[in-house]
Amino acid sequence: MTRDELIHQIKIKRSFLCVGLDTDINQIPMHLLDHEDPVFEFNRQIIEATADLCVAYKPNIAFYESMGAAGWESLRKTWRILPKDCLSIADAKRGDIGNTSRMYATAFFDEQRSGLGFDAITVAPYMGHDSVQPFLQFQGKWTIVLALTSNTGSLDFQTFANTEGVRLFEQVIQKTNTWGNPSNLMYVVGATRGQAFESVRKHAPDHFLLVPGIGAQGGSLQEVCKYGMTADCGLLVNATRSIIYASNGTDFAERARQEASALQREMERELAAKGIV
Ligand SMILES: O=c1ccn([C@@H]2O[C@H](COP(=O)(O)O)[C@@H](O)[C@H]2O)c(=O)[nH]1
Repeated sequence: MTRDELIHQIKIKRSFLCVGLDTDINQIPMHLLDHEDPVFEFNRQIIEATADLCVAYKPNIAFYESMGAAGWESLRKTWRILPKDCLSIADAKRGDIGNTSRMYATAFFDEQRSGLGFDAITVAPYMGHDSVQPFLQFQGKWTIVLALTSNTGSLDFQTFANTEGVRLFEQVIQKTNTWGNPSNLMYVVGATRGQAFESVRKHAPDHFLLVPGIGAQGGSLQEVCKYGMTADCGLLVNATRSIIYASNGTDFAERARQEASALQREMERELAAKGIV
């Protein structure tokens, strides 16, 4: 999905919601366990219930890898049913020396070879340019670099400044900016980091930001929009547990829809306030 197509979807759906698919067999409703592939069945019903309210889906790969071969199969089946009008994001947080990164990129981008053809992948930038470039070399795909994450541990390294007062997450954005462009590169910035969005926008005025951390982690959508929204929206705000685990009863899909719908309405207000819709 191109940048223009993504912006178009945001405008027609009046939403910049990304629904996380962190599907844990121990947390899904009991009645689904009778299905041949309970994880896939859960995802299928969540997707069906939320597809018109969001513009992206983000399975976190750890939840599938942890199940071995069966988990990869659930992931592949899930990827195949993701709506074509939604950006598909593999939250895999990969990155290694160049030839290994190329294999990671192949695993998530090259459908012919791996059976998975995600639109985007999250990448850890710690190993530098040769670890990120193999992802950027895939035409028509997005690389989403971790900049300032939502967890408390992000304060251990990411906010430390060099002798010129530039913090590590700012250095990451400054440097990686030269490797890609706003049509193939996004950044992860946690919703729990509020005003840091002002600084992120100084270094990345046009890039889309993937923003986890609202809902279960307590980040504020209003604050994210106040400091991070651009004339093109420029945000994909993720919520996972608050949507997919809103209920663990037979009404789980309906409750997921209600939660997604409440966020979509809030997003529509923010988009309208900025004159985007
Ligand atoms: O900084 C980051 C980067 C990634 N994540 C991931 O996003 C979702 C958040 O789930 P919630 O249930 O909405 O908290 C999850 O997959 C994380 O691994 C993040 O939270 N923060």
